[in-house]
Amino acid sequence: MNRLSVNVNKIAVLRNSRGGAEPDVVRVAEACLDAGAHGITVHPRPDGRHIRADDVYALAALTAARGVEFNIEGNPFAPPRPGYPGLRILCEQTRPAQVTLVPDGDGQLTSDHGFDFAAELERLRPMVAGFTALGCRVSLFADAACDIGAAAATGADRIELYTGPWADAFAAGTPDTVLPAFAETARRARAAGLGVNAGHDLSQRNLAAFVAALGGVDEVSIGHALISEALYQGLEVTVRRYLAILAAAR
Ligand SMILES: CC(=O)[C@@H](O)[C@H](O)COP(=O)(O)O
Ligand SMILES: NCC(=O)COP(=O)(O)O
Repeated sequence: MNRLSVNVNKIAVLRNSRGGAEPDVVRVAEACLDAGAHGITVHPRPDGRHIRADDVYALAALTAARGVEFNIEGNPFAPPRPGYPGLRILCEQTRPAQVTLVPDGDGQLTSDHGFDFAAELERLRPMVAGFTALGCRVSLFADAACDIGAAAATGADRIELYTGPWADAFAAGTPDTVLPAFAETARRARAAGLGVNAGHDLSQRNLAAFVAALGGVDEVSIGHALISEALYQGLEVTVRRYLAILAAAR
């Protein structure tokens, strides 16, 4: 419970800004794992703005060698294009422990909503089955107000609660406007046999209250805030602080 998967997208953003090899996403991932992180997450975007296919292959090799989980996120319906083979092919090539399906579009700055499970059920069901057949645990990006019955009917193993609205409410000093809905959705998900992950804009400030209100989660994936905080605190110290928060929120 309460496992930490570090999203290293932001390291690739910095690297790509100069076109060279630094900072090295594999070296950063190694440092996170050395500090105790339970896994590594990437969300390669079809436009190649940060993580690229070669990063996915290198991180798959690293996580396999270290015996930790690799989580690849993405839109399973986004077509391949030069430099991006598509989520399905990436998973066939690397067999991550977990694939997280996210309904994001090219024009989005970042992920900002979960699936409409009832509307997407017939499209998702065979997609989920295909990833399951590859040996991947399948998690689906979900809003707090999602239809858990339809989510479970897709055959997925977990949902990942989209925590952007939680981060916004926490920052605004109005956490109670959204927290009960997240907690209730997590409760219903577990009752339906789904595991519960969480991610997006989680930070050292807002993480503990969220996890405690849900009675724990299976995994959080954290990138933007963790990498930002690491600029002040150092990467290994930052990862350890997240692990301490998660351990205390058990
Ligand atoms: C699904 C999710 O919330 C994260 O993967 C987030 O979208 C990170 O992606 P970016 O780093 O591209 O913003
Ligand atoms: N699934 C969420 C994730 O991987 C990281 O999101 P963020 O912390 O970069 O917002």
